[in-house]
Amino acid sequence: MAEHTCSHFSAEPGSVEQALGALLEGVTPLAGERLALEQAGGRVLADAQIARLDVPAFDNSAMDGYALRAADAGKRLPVSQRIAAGSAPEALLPGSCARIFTGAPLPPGADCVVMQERVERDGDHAVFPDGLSAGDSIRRRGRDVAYGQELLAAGTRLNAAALGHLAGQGIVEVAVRRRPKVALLSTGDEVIDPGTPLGPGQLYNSNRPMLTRLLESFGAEVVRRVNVPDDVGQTRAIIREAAEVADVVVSTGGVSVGEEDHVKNALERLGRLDLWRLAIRPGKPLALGRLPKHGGEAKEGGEARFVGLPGNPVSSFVGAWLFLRPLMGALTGCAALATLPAMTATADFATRTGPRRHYMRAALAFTPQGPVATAFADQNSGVLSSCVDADVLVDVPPDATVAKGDAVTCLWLAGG
Ligand SMILES: Nc1nc2c(c(=O)[nH]1)N[C@H]1C(S)=C(S)[C@@H](COP(=O)(O)OP(=O)(O)OC[C@H]3O[C@@H](n4cnc5c(N)ncnc54)[C@H](O)[C@@H]3O)O[C@H]1N2
Ligand code: MOO
Repeated sequence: MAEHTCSHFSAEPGSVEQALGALLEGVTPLAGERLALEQAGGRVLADAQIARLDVPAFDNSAMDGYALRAADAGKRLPVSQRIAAGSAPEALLPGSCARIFTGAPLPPGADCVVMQERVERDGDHAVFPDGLSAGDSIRRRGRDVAYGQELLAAGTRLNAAALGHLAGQGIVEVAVRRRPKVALLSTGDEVIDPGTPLGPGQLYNSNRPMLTRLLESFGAEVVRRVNVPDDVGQTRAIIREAAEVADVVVSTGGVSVGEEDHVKNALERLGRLDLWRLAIRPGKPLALGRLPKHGGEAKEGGEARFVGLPGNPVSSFVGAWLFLRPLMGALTGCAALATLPAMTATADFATRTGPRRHYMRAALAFTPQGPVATAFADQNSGVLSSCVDADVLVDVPPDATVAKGDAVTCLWLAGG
């Protein structure tokens, strides 16, 4: 019987939790780099951002109308000044009002604004309705952001609103995590690139564009794409070289038990196999490990992580969501990528699982009775059409029975 010295390695298929433990163990966020705000969309903040300004920076009008004292409600008042946005007002003369526009600073002395539709203008005067309160239609200084508060936490992924929030502070440059560099290796003599006519037994590479897109959406940069022939020496050489230029080496195929499955063997020879085979469907033969770096561009950490996804496109797709997403989260310090958002839905299908936890691809419908998950009829790991319209993975435990109408846990495939 074969003996394995690595403590993480077990002859029995592992759990997702064990795999994540092995994969993320010792992973620390990559170095930061400074980027202009225009280039920083989708990137992860390396440091917390502290507000250097109140926003708004001054009390201002929320309406086009008139500024006055609420105590003068119901009166006819002279219009003593006109305040446009971007101008500096004078103090409001007692017993008068000021013409004011949205965003313009409130004059000292005024305590409310009335929108012009509620005001009757009479030459140089304006007639106000009753029942005004101090604070009406005023946007107070610091209502959105107060000076000194944490504006955005380290690890925030910069979405559109976060970029606007930073710009609102006058920030032009931020420190963000470097994007994890990924080498994407496609194994299998039968797998060819689109653009070449198909020969007998061949198929086009579906995994490469799919995984490139997923990896990019998880914040990574795919720096190398290589076809790996079913040859032990070339598999080893290509993996070894990939580890020099990448933080993460991802392969597809060649991790099962056939004679042409060289990936696991190469990993054992070149580095360390942390875990092989998981009790999940799809994705059983997944292999995780580490590869030493001997030199080259990306030496951070001294080793590259290795994720060997099964070749079946559905297995690759599910493996990417379950493992590559949290790995990119750990490498960029982005906690939001660590777990898939989970929700409960009503199953519109029935199933029974065996010893493997089943991640079923399903579409989610929002009904007045709550969300309903409809699993695609053919859940085979070669049937990629089951992923195209999938909103969620239904997480069905091993040895379970699901009947139509049961509550099931769904993992949301957000932003893929
Ligand atoms: N005797 C056993 N055979 C298999 C087992 C097993 O336990 N015992 N497990 C099966 C399961 S489950 C899976 S999943 C597959 C995964 O095997 P590999 O990761 O070694 O993948 P390959 O054999 O290389 O390819 C599987 C399948 O996917 C196609 N493929 C590969 N790469 C691509 C690509 N880039 N784009 C599109 N399609 C791709 C390939 O042609 C094969 O059809 O093993 C089972 N076998
Ligand atoms: O584990 Mo495989 O991915 O079921 O087909």
